[in-house]
Amino acid sequence: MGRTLYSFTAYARPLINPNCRYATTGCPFSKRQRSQIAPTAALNDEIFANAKPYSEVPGPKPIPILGNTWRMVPIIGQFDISEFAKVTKMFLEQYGRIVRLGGLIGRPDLLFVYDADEIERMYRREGPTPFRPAMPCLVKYKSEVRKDFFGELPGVVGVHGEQWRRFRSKVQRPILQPQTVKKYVAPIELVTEDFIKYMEDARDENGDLPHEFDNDIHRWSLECIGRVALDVRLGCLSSKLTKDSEPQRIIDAAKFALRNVAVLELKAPYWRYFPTPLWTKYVNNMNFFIELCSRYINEALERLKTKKVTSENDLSLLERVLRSEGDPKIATIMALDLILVGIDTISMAVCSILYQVATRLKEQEKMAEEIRRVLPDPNQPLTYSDLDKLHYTKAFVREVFRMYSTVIGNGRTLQEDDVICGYHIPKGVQVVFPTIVTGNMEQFVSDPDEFKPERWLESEGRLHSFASLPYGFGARICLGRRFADLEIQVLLAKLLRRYRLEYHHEPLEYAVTFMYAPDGPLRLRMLPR
Ligand code: HEM
Repeated sequence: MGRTLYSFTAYARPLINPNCRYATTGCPFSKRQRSQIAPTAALNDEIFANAKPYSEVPGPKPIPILGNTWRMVPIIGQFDISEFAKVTKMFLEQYGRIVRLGGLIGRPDLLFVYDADEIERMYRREGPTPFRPAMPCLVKYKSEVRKDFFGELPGVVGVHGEQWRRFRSKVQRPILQPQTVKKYVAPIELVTEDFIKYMEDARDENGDLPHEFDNDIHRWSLECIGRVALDVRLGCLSSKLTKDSEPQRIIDAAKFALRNVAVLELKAPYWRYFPTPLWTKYVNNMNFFIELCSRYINEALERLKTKKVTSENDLSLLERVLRSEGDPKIATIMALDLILVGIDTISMAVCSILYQVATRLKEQEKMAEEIRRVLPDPNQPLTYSDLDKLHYTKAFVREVFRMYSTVIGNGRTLQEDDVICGYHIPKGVQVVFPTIVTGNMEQFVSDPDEFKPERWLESEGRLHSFASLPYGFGARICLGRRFADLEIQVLLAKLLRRYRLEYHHEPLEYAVTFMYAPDGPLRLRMLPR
C-alpha cells in the first residue's frame, strides 16, 4: 500500500573515497547505522560564489509547452515507469553524476544525484524537519477530505514541518526501541508459523506453491502489521474466508490501494481537479481503514482499562502509546500510517528476497546451515538473541537490498539553497537519491555485479554507507525498520529451518511498480529438508 511513499520516490572526478567504508563485522542492520556520525561540511558564501548556475546542470531538455512531462507519460513517453530503474541508470550514463529533469508540468524539478559523498553530506545537513515529497493522494485525503479527523496532528506519512515533528516525536521512541521490538518475536513467530502452515497446505503434489503466491505474502504482512499496530489477529491467513468476512474485506481494501494508488498518482491525476470515480473509491477505501483502526484501538483502550500493569514492560506498543498520550486519536493515526506503508514495502521486499533465496542455492545452504546451528531443535521457540546470531542470513538480506533495492530511491525537497556537485541548486527542488543505481556503482562498492553477502561481514573492499540505504537515513528514517527486519528474519529462520526453496521457471525480470521487485508469478517450490 505504501508504494508511493518514496515518490521517485559520470564522472569528471574520481569518486573513490578510501575512507568511505563504514561496514561492520556482525549485524549489518544495526552496527552500520551506529558508526554514521561525522562532522558536516558547512556551506559558506565562497562555495556559493564559485558554484556553477542551476541552468547548467545537465539533463534531458524540456520541449516548449510540453516540458519534460511527456517523457513520463505511458506509451507516448520515452520513459516507461516500470523501466524506471533502467531510466535512472541511463541518466547517469548519459549526463553524469547530477541530472536535472526539469519542465515537469505542475511539479518541481527532479534532481538525480548519483554521488554517495554528496548524498551523505545532504542527509547529514538536513535540519530537524526533513521534507520527503510523497503521496499526493494521501496528502489531499489527510489535509482536505478528512481534515475533520486528522486535524492538527495528521501523522507522519505525507506530513511535513512542525506537524510531522510533533507527531513523530510522540511515537518514535516506543516504535524504534529495541525492547519494544523484542516483545514481538513470539507474536510474529506465531503469525509466521500460521503462514508456513498455509503454504504447506497450498502446495501441489510437486511442492509447487500457487502462481498467486505473492498475494499470499501480502496476507502474511497484513497479519503481521495487524498484530503490531492494532494488537489483534486479523485472520487474513485463514484459507476459508467468505467474500463478506472482515479479513477478506481487509485483504480487498489492501489490494485496492496496492493496485490503484500508482494509477491515481501517475496515470490519472485528474482527481486533483475534480473527484473522479477512482478517487471516490480511494476515499471510501481510506475511510474503511480509518474505521477499522478506530474500532480496534477503542477495543484496546477498553482492555487496557482493566489490565494489570506493573511495569512498562507489560504493555504492547499500542498500549504504550495509548497510555503515554491519553488520546486514542494519536494511536489510531499511528496505526493507520504503519498500515499504509507497512504492507507493500515488506511484501515486495519478501517477494524479492524469497526469489533470490530460491535461485541462489549455494547461499541458501549457507543460511540453512547457520539457522540449523542457532536452532538445533526446529520446534524451539525463537528468541531475539537467536535472531541476533544469524549474521550470514542478515547479510544475505542486506545484499538483496543493495543489488535490488526494493525502494528504488529516497528523496528530499530542498528547504534552502544548496551547492550539489558544484552547482547552485535552488530551494524547492526535489532531490532524488537513486539507491537502486548508487548501490551498484563501482565507485562506491567493490565488484558491484557480484552477489556477495560476505561483503557486509568483512572489512575488505569498498562499501560506501550512503550508496545503499534501504531504510533511508536521519530524522525521517523508516519508522517500521526494526519490525521489517524482525519479520524478514523470523520468516527466513522458520522457513529455511525446515524447507528448501527452488525455482524452476524462466528467470523473472525485476520491474518498478514503485517498489522494485520480480515481475511475474513467484512460482516457488517448497521441499522439506
Ligand atoms: C523492507 C521493508 C521496508 C523498506 C525497504 C522501507 C523503507 C523506507 C524508506 C526508504 C523510508 C523513507 C525514509 C527517509 O525518508 O529517510 C521509509 C519511511 C517509513 N516507513 Fe518504511 N520501509 C519498510 C517497511 C516498513 C514497515 C513494515 C513499516 C511499518 C510497520 C514502515 C513504516 C514507515 C513509515 C511510517 C515511514 C515514514 C517515516 C516518516 O516520514 O517519518 N516501513 N521506509
